[in-house]
Amino acid sequence: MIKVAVMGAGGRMGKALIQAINEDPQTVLAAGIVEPTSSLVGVDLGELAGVGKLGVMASGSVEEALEAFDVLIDFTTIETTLANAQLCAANGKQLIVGTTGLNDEQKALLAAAGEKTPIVFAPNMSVGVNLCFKLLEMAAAALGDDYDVEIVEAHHRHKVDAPSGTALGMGEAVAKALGRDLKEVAVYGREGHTGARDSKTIGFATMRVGDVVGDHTVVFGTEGERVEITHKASSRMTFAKGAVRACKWLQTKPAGLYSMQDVLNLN
Ligand SMILES: NC(=O)C1=CN([C@@H]2O[C@H](COP(=O)(O)OP(=O)(O)OC[C@H]3O[C@@H](n4cnc5c(N)ncnc54)[C@H](OP(=O)(O)O)[C@@H]3O)[C@@H](O)[C@H]2O)C=CC1
Ligand SMILES: O=C(O)C1=N[C@H](C(=O)O)C[C@H](O)C1
Repeated sequence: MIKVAVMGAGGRMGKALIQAINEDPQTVLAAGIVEPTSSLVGVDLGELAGVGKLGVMASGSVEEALEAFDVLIDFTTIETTLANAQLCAANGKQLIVGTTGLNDEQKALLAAAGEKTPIVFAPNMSVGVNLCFKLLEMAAAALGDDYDVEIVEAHHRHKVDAPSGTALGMGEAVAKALGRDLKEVAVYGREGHTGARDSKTIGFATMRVGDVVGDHTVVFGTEGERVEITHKASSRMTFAKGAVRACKWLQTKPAGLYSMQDVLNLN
């Protein structure tokens, strides 16, 4: 059995992860960490996640839980994730990171930790989105420069980063297939007298509304037609199950920074 700990156990993804770990016959919930000042410290993690008592209580410190787990799953905040990457690297623990919004410097810190311990890092752990990344590469390569590219995403009202990590990943996949650098061609929203569209740009539009779990559409448009590739998540269990799949895949891997494309053999 793979002993798995969940960082941010009281969060939206934390609860889904507890459920997914509990449902998988190859994984066991070894620990769940909440903020040290949280009223959830000492609460049964199964009850917290709505799956009934599991007999594992929420801990206020990842250091305290260190001996209990083989792999830590972290869907939290950038600061917490980077601190955990260092901790896992120093203590030989495997790490799955779903946290989004990291800049290049922060990604480099994760890569440095990946030199010491196996890490899977992906902005979206659902199989469907990772298949879309592949479809997008094919579509961009086939359609080429004649088609404008726009990316639209919608998420729940609590989301703190924009555009989503997934939308940025989709933009990167398309830009790479078209031989462009996303940093040079990305346009994040439009307002006022913008002038006509620059054909090389990749536009992003973001919606934050209600309880949307995660919708992404990439539109390729030219005179006479549009091609749209859409993914809609209706439950966080799709991300949580992907993270558990990554845990199992990572067991036989040496130190390195891996993606969900690696896990799903889509590379
Ligand atoms: N890769 C993927 O497939 C997916 C990625 N995500 C990403 O995952 C991240 C989390 O999303 P979501 O679950 O919706 O966010 P939530 O805010 O619901 O959950 C984050 C949790 O982390 C906790 N937390 C943060 N720092 C610490 C710490 N130092 N110690 C203990 N607990 C801590 C927070 O506790 P508190 O509130 O008490 O501070 C909170 O409960 C986001 O970056 C999101 O974009 C989301 C879904 C899928
Ligand atoms: O914050 C979320 O909820 C999600 N975040 C990820 C992202 O930023 O792409 C993945 C998913 O869409 C849900």
